[in-house]
Amino acid sequence: MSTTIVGGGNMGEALLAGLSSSDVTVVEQSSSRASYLSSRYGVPVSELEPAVSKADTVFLVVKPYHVAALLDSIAGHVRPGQLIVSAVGGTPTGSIEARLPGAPAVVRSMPNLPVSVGAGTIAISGGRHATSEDLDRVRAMLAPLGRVVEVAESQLDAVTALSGGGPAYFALLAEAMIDAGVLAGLPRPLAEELVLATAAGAGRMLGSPDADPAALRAAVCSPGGTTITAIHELESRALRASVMAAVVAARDRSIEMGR
Ligand SMILES: NC(=O)C1=CN([C@@H]2O[C@H](COP(=O)(O)OP(=O)(O)OC[C@H]3O[C@@H](n4cnc5c(N)ncnc54)[C@H](OP(=O)(O)O)[C@@H]3O)[C@@H](O)[C@H]2O)C=CC1
Ligand SMILES: O=C(O)[C@@H]1CCC=N1
Repeated sequence: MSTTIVGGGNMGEALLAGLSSSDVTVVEQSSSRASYLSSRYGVPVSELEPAVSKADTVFLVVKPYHVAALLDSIAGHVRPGQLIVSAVGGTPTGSIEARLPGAPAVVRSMPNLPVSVGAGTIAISGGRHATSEDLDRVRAMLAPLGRVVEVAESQLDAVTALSGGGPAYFALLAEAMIDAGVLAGLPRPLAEELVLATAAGAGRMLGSPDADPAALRAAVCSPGGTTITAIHELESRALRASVMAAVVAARDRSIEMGR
């Protein structure tokens, strides 16, 4: 089964890293970026039309404002039996189907960057013409990249806001904690080492099948101790309400982008 990834930016590269053992071709309009991907992953880089024509599965991984022009370019080269898997944010399957001929099998997906290390979260949803076999095919292809969940397309804007953008929120917290360590008097390299190792350790615990975030937090908070003092400061600055407002704003932005 051959796969073509169109768009070799941040997410295209992450998918490529995860899928690199398969038969993958990349299409990337920036020549310097294309050379980098080809030498880093040992994959062929091709022109758009032949790469789309020959592929069993075509991944669309361009920015939302590039997708209409891209679909118009490939419309004459897609064929029945091919699967079109979109990772394009805020772009409904209906608007992809409308720009392609026939009854294209379109699957909308929302991956996140940890797919590059096999620890991604990928939500998928089938369009009007995607069969359950098509979804099984996508699920099997993406399984090595992380956790794959099937959702209703109406849930994908919220999924985009939550797990699609999620790695950025954790990274922002890590950055803030490193600065906090510096403010508390630690040298920056030591603060970085401690924060990144703590994030990896907490991530492993939260990744276990019976993980319970509230129980982990409670287990760290000694009565009258240092951690509950820190948590009180965070809660008095409305950390939870801020996170909720941020995710809902991101969901609304995804909906707006799809209009
Ligand atoms: N980054 C992330 O964590 C996630 C991203 N996504 C989605 O993935 C998509 C891509 O995001 P991201 O990788 O961050 O964006 P990037 O801008 O990093 O990558 C997109 C790449 O596609 C190239 N490109 C644009 N049009 C074409 C074309 N017609 N043919 C070939 N290459 C093309 C761009 O070139 P140029 O720079 O010259 O325009 C760019 O290199 C977005 O729709 C985003 O919503 C989804 C989940 C998570
Ligand atoms: O920020 C974005 O629009 C994309 C979608 C999810 C992650 N990155």
